Amino acid sequence: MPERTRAVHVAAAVLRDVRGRILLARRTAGRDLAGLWEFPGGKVEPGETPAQALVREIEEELGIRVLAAEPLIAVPQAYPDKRIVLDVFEVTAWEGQPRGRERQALAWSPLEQLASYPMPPADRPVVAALTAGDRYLITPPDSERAGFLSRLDRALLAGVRRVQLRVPGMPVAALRTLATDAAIHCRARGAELLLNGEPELAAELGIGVHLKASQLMAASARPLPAGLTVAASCHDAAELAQAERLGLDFVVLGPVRATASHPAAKPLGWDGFSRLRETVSLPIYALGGMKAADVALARRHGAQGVAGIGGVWPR
Ligand SMILES: Nc1nc2c([nH]c(=O)n2[C@H]2C[C@H](O)[C@@H](COP(=O)(O)OP(=O)(O)OP(=O)(O)O)O2)c(=O)[nH]1
Ligand SMILES: [Mg+2]
Repeated sequence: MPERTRAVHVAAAVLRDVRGRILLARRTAGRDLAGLWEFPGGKVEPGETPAQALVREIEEELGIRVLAAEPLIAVPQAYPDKRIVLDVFEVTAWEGQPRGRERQALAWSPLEQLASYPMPPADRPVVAALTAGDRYLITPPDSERAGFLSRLDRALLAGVRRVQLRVPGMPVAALRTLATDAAIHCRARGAELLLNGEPELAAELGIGVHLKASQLMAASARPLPAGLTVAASCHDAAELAQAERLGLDFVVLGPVRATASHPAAKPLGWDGFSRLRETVSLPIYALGGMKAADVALARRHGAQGVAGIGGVWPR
């Protein structure tokens, strides 16, 4: 494999006004990615930490003083001419009134309109981190129906916003009943339900579908109309590329760690995860030996969060 060039580290800020709107800046003409909207920020200089670069860049570009910030997500992204890590911080306190000091246009976007601004590829996972769930729950294969729904409620109360119903071998009539019940519970908590491997049943029920890798590779288009979520399981660059080509909403990628359920699969490790992450701009959940407590670690490698069967469910 050719040696990879060093990634340019970029620090960028999520700034919210009192109405919860987020500040975007438009990249000026004559630079790379000109005309696209971005989170204000810029390159980390030698000898600086990303947090120091954030304070300097935000002062230079917006004339405000960052007083406190927390890491949100760091997205490794390969562009045709370079590799970057877009290291995004939530600014929780600042002084001053933002203005475009470099003649760049500014816009305050409500959260639900963020995705409609044309942005560079590295920003899609950032927008997803701001707007969608950090845990993707996959149901255990042996879920007992009654116990399952109350466990699902506990997970939803714990803040889970995405659930994949996966019950291998369940007859379609029983699956239809279970999926209907689960969809009602999810909807009541503002969460979304995806059905593993059954696009026709998902379409009939008006819920999302989660494609197996083999289904993803066999597909020539999104199997559900726009408005219904389509996700897939990926293990390598070819599957990720296919998911991006088909315009999927998000994917899971793994195994990041070795798991008892798939002992033969070679773990990617976080380094392997990051290297694959940078080849596409899809939101990606890390899978394989993940616990809910791994969300922050996953986000440091550009993941939307963690997916899992065992460790991700609340006890
Ligand atoms: N600030 C920022 N940069 C982004 C985002 N998304 C994204 O791909 N980038 C890319 C664009 C650039 O290639 C790189 C940031 O470099 P930059 O050109 O803004 O750097 P800078 O502010 O230090 O300014 P300069 O080098 O042009 O003087 O990261 C984003 O949301 N915010
Ligand atoms: Mg900049």
